[in-house]
Amino acid sequence: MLKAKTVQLLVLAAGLGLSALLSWKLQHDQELYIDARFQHESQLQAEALHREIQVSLESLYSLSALLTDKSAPSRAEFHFTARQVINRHPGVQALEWIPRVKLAKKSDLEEQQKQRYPGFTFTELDKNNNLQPVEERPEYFPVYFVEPLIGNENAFGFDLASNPVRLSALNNARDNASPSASAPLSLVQGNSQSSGILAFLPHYQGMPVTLDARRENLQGFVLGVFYIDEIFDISSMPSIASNIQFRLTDITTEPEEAPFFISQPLAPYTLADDYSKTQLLPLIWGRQWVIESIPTQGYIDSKQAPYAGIILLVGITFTLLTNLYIYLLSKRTRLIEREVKSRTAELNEMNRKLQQIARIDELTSLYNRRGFEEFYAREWQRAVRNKTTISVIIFDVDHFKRFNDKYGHLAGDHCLEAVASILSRHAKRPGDLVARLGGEEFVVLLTDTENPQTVAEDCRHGVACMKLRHEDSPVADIVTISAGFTSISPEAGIPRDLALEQADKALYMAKESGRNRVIRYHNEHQPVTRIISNPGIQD
Ligand SMILES: Nc1nc2c(ncn2[C@@H]2O[C@H](COP(=O)(O)OP(=O)(O)OP(=O)(O)O)[C@@H](O)[C@H]2O)c(=O)[nH]1
Repeated sequence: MLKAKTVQLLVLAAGLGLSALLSWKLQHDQELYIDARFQHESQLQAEALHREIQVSLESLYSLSALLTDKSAPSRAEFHFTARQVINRHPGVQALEWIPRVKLAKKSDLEEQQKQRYPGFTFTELDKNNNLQPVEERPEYFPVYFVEPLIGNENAFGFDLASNPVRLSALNNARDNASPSASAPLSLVQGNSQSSGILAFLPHYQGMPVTLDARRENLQGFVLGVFYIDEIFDISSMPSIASNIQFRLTDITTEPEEAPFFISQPLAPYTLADDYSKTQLLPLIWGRQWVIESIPTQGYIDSKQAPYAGIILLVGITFTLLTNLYIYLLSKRTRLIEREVKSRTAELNEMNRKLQQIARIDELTSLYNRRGFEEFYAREWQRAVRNKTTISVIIFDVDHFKRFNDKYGHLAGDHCLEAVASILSRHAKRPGDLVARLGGEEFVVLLTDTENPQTVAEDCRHGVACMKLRHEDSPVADIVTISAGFTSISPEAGIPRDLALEQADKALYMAKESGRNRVIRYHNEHQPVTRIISNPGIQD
């Protein structure tokens, strides 16, 4: 049987272990769910952003339709169409016409614009990022028409060939005869903190197919200007963008480029960087962008359900309560066991006393017949083993019925107590036993005794010396006793009752021959018993 403490420990270990395991599993599943949900939402936002960029860039095609079969759009045509396009595409910051201007034509074109916009000139940025008139070079790509002009004044007349990033995008578009976007850059419009991108659609005279022909026949570009933050805002889904930070990086040329755009979730926020995800956007007019999404801690917390903690708490509480219950149960069991033990001990003690009482004569406190027989049986066996002698003396109060009749039953009891006391006084060696066989009959058992007749005679004499009056006795006017005894060396096979029978026979002879005497049993073949004492009437 397992001990209660071991059971408690096992229950504690199993309960806490299971609770922790269940709680961990719930937490783990929940994290997987949050991760999947976050990935899904990040992807939705990335797709929406890409769609918006595409739509915005596609707007350039509407404008380029003006240029079919023309070397350049008229101002009125350009502004009318561009305004309509911008109205439909709020993500477009500006639409521009960028003609290719050879040095020889520069002054003419500047002059034409000056008639409408005095002070117009082709410009470029100096080292301090201040606009200044362009230096002389073989050809220019100035912003010649811009819609809307308001807000884009700085760009008006700006020569895109003066800047390597813009020039690279221009050349790329020209050589590939395909739409091309610039790397994210800081716009000369300068009215936003955000980076912008320029998207170019090349326009040729005719349809040149070779590289040389494209370079030769290039007329100019339709240019779209876009602010990333505005496009992002238009595409953003509030529930997502307010909880997730998005970072855009252009890795077309440098894989480790720093982000050019970082969205701002609703403040205040802390980012849960562990959940960060990165995905490639499809190519955007020749540019390869990467979008990284990082959730805020608030986003993670809002998706966290407290089940894992609750399960752990409930598990621990349940385990502790179960343990407490087992403890109380085992304590109660121990109490009951202790109680049972103590009751059993009491019962055993009572039993022992009862058994003792069953062997004791109530009147004289001597052993009764049962007590005597048990003692006698043990002593008989001992004498057989040790080859020693065993002597039995049986006493009987003479004419006791008459005593009772004369002096009453109570006096009879006192008489018996007195006789018992006399017998006990004379048979007091450790192996001796005095018992009351019943009525007025007593027995004395002596082990390994040389002279039982002396003890018998002393007893008889002692009773006579009490001089207890017995006026109705024919033997004497005092109480007297008769005794018969025998001594035997028991051997295996001899019946145990033999000594008692012999002593009884001797007693019978003592009575027959006048009472108040001690007679020894002689032997089987000589039934005549030997008179040991015959003291006469008075001792
Ligand atoms: N007072 C008293 N009397 C008892 C007790 N036990 C037995 N007796 C009485 O003892 C008497 C014994 O009588 P009997 O068996 O005739 O023996 P007896 O009168 O002594 O005659 P003998 O043995 O021949 O001398 C009976 O009257 C019993 O009632 C006892 O415990 N107390």
